[in-house]
Amino acid sequence: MMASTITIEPQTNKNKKREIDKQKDTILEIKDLSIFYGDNQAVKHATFDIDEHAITALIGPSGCGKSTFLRGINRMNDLIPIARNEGQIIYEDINLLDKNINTIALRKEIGMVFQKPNPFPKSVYNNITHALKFYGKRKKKQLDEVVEESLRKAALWDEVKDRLHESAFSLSGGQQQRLCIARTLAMKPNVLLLDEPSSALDPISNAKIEELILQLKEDYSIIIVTHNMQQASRISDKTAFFLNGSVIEYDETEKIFTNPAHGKTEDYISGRFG
Ligand SMILES: Nc1ncnc2c1ncn2[C@@H]1O[C@H](COP(=O)(O)OP(=O)(O)OP(=O)(O)O)[C@@H](O)[C@H]1O
Repeated sequence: MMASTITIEPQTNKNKKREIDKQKDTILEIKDLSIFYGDNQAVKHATFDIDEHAITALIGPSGCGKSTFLRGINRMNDLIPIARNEGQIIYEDINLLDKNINTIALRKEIGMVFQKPNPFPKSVYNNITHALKFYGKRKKKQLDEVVEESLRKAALWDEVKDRLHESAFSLSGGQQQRLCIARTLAMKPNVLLLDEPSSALDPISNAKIEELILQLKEDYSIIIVTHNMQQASRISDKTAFFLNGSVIEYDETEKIFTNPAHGKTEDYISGRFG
């Protein structure tokens, strides 16, 4: 395999850099981003900055390109043979769409959680440690610490601390989703991409996930796709409204939901279509 000419910075430098970055308010600069599946252009010339330590909601009707956009950020679309990108996504002075990027490092740094909880068919403990072992962390004490820390951050520790060696499938759907979030946090990401993370869950689990996302904002920059307008207005700081692949409006969430600039945004959030 050809060595990457562009890589994500190693963890050792990252914390120092993060301290400096705290003064900066943009984590990702999206510049004229287009994403195609064959001839179908699913994302059209998106250009906007995503804030650091904020929750950004992506809203819009089904098929308007929200998930494609989200998957573009950590290059998950690379796994789809007919998908291709144009434009730039700038993160820490690196264009994430550069073909030489180290996508494994990128996906550690920019983690993703999907709509349906997808734990590995392993114990709760091993769900967290699986990737860590792959990256060479093998000392039990070290692994124990990361398991506890990640589960605490995902607000799951108290519920599972006595069940660490039971199958992840023995957990409820909501617990499984928090386990998937814990698994992502164990990789020490900087950005979390959440694709409708609570839409498959019951209302109580949904509320817990929302509460958790709000807590996580302290330490991570979060981008969430949601169909739930109440959810977007409750938890997000900024909202991007997508329609037919274009970002029609991007602004403070309060502005989008109380005084949108575009009639289409108003029609969508008031339920007139979608
Ligand atoms: N794997 C794929 N292969 C080909 N086309 C795809 C693929 N995934 C999505 N598309 C197409 O890209 C467009 C945008 O789809 P996308 O899933 O990004 O929309 P979305 O806004 O996230 O929709 P939803 O809210 O229903 O999840 C659609 O036309 C869809 O058919």
